[in-house]
Amino acid sequence: MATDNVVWHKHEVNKTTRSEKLGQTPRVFWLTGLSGSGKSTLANLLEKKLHEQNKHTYLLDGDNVRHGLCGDLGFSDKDRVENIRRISEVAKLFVDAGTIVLTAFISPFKADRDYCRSLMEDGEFVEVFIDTPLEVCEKRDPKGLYKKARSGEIKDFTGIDSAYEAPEAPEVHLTYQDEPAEQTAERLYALLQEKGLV
Ligand SMILES: Nc1ncnc2c1ncn2[C@@H]1O[C@H](COP(=O)(O)OS(=O)(=O)O)[C@@H](OP(=O)(O)O)[C@H]1O
Ligand SMILES: Nc1ncnc2c1ncn2[C@@H]1O[C@H](COP(=O)(O)OP(=O)(O)O)[C@@H](O)[C@H]1O
Repeated sequence: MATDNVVWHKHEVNKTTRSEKLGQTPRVFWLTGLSGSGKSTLANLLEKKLHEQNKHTYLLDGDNVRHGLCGDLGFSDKDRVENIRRISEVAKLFVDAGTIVLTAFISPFKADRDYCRSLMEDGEFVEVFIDTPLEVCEKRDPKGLYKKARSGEIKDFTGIDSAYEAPEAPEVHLTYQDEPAEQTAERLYALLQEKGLV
């Protein structure tokens, strides 16, 4: 194995001391849902709200990460698995740094979301299902990608010719309502508050 001769170092400054200094409980709010479901928009609004409360946050966003860390990956099942594996490892590092992490990736496969959960301590991984129906996402089509997927210009598009495995027991299930994004963000915040997560 690649790690056979690599020894893990335990440092004195650690997650507990860093979190205490920051005055917060580090977690990952893992937003999952179809393209156009509202992940980026809602993660951005939630981060703004937490930031205003002097929380130390970091938003990992699909489109941005795919320009850098995962710039070599496409949208085959194998590449999506690797995409989420890398992001999960990065999220774990941020949590170790004491940060509240928000992620906005389609993350279509249950096993990959569960992998991220398995890297975290109990309660640190908060799965948030942005449950916006495909018809609504397709109507929104903010980047014109559904149109391209329907015409065959893009292959392996989630919800069209690539699978999306909906979460079975997410910590937060945000159902769709026809309302402005700000209102949905308020509903999301209230659900997190109810569970004592913010
Ligand atoms: N084939 C295909 N399927 C789905 N999405 C596609 C595809 N090609 C490009 N895009 C754009 O890439 C964004 C999804 O990237 P993710 O890293 O979140 O995807 S995944 O979690 O690895 O499945 C996604 O962003 P969001 O719309 O913000 O979800 C799209 O803009
Ligand atoms: N209630 C809502 N919640 C989130 N986004 C909404 C809502 N209503 C309309 N939208 C619009 O839908 C689009 C969602 O796109 P985006 O946030 O990029 O989704 P994703 O990151 O899941 O692909 C944006 O253009 C946003 O303004």
